[in-house]
Amino acid sequence: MWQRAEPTYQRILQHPFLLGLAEGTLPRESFGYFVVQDSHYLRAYSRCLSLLSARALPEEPVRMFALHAANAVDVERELHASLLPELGIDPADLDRIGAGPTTTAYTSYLTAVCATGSWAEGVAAVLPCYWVYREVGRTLLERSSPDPLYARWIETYGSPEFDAVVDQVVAVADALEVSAAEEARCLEHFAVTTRYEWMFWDAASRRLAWPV
Ligand SMILES: Cc1ncc(CO)c(N)n1
Repeated sequence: MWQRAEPTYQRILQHPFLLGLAEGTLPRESFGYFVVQDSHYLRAYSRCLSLLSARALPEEPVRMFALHAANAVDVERELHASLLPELGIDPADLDRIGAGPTTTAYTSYLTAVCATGSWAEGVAAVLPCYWVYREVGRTLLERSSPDPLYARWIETYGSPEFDAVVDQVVAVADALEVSAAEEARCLEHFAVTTRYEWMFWDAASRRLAWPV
């Protein structure tokens, strides 16, 4: 899976949003757009993880995805409750601002696969959310950022705690037993959501709005 996503991942690391985050040159307005959109994203993401929890059979993935769903809600509350005011954004304005086009597309795709795909397909679709952020966190942590606000964000995803969380999900993905046809669908979902991760940063870079 990772091999197939590698070219997209390289493009992610070279994206001006992440280069600017590490250099401290990213405009605060772009980061603010990202944090607002990520709030909307995490709301949908936690519900996707709850779906995967409910649809799992063995105890361990039921427990793991339920925990991760709760964690995503906590991250949304904590990270964003502290970051948003520092970016001059009132958390009460989140609903008024709403989810942008890329956020809507990405979360709709995730929700559709987690609700109507096979369980393995759902796991494959959410995996890049974990994996890409871990790799980005790790890579950016090597340099961190001269901007303390950006450095704080980098630390969240470069942390050993997040690393351990991602290892658990990769282990679940490795243990999946699927037919060749289902595996092809899993690979496709993984490629699509990795691409959406690139698009999510790109949308923030350009502060993408609905065209009409
Ligand atoms: C868009 C996006 N993908 C992945 C993560 C990691 O949970 C996040 N916070 N936001």
